[in-house]
Amino acid sequence: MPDNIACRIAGLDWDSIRLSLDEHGYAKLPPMLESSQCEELIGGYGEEQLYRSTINMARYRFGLGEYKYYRAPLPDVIREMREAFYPPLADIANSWLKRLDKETLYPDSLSGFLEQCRREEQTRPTPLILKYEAGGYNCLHQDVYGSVFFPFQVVFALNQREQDYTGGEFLLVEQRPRAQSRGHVLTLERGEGLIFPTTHRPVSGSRGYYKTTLRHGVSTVTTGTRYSLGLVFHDAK
Ligand SMILES: O=C(O)CCC(=O)C(=O)O
Ligand SMILES: [Fe+2]
Repeated sequence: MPDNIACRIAGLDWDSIRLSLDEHGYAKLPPMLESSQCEELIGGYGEEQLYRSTINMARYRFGLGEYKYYRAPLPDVIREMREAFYPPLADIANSWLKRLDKETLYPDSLSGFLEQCRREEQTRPTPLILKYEAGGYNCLHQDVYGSVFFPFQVVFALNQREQDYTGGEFLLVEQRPRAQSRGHVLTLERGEGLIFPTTHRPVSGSRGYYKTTLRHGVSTVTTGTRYSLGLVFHDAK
C-alpha cells in the first residue's frame, strides 16, 4: 500500500464507487487505514487534549457508548482523508442534486465547502471517534449540525470484528416514501471504510427520480469493545 492516504483515496476505483452509490446508496471501500494508523487513533482515545467534546450517548438517549469530536487542528490522517474524499464525493453529490432538479451546490474543494459552513456559523470540527463496550449500540440517526450539510459521510472500523468484538454491525435504514423501510447490515473489517448518505438519496422510479430518507446506527455489541472513526464533512454550529 502506498503510505500517502491522499494518494490511496485518489487511486480508489471511483467509477465503481459512483456506481455503487447510485445503485445502493452506499459503497464499501477496501482497507484504507493501516493497522498502525488504527492503533494510533485508538491509542489517542484517552488523550483529552485531542478532542473538543465527549458525548455520553446514554445521556441523550442516542444509544449506549461514547464518542469524542476531534479538536482543530485535526490529526493529519483525518484532515488528509477529509480533504481527499471531498472532491470526488462533491462531484457525485452534485450529480445527485441534478437528478432531483436542484441547483449544483457543492464547491469542488473542502475549503470552499467549509467556507459555506463558516458563513452559517458552523465552525466546530465534526470528525469523531466512537467507542462501544459490550451492550453498546447506536440508535438510528442522522448527523446534521446546522443548515449546511454534506450529503455523504464515511465511517471506518478501527478494530477487528470477531476478534476484538462481536455484534456491532453498521446499520443503514432507507425509508421510502409511502412504503415500508428497508434495512442494510454492513460489516467492516479493521481499516475498511464505508461511504453512506447523510440524510437522503435519489432513487430511480417510473416517473424520474424520487428521494428516500436514510438513517444509520450500530447494532448491539455483544462482546468486547468496538471503535470506529466517523468522517463528517460539514462543521457544526
Ligand atoms: O460507529 C459507527 O459505526 C457509526 C458511526 C456514526 O454514527 C457516524 O460515523 O456518523
Ligand atoms: Fe452517525
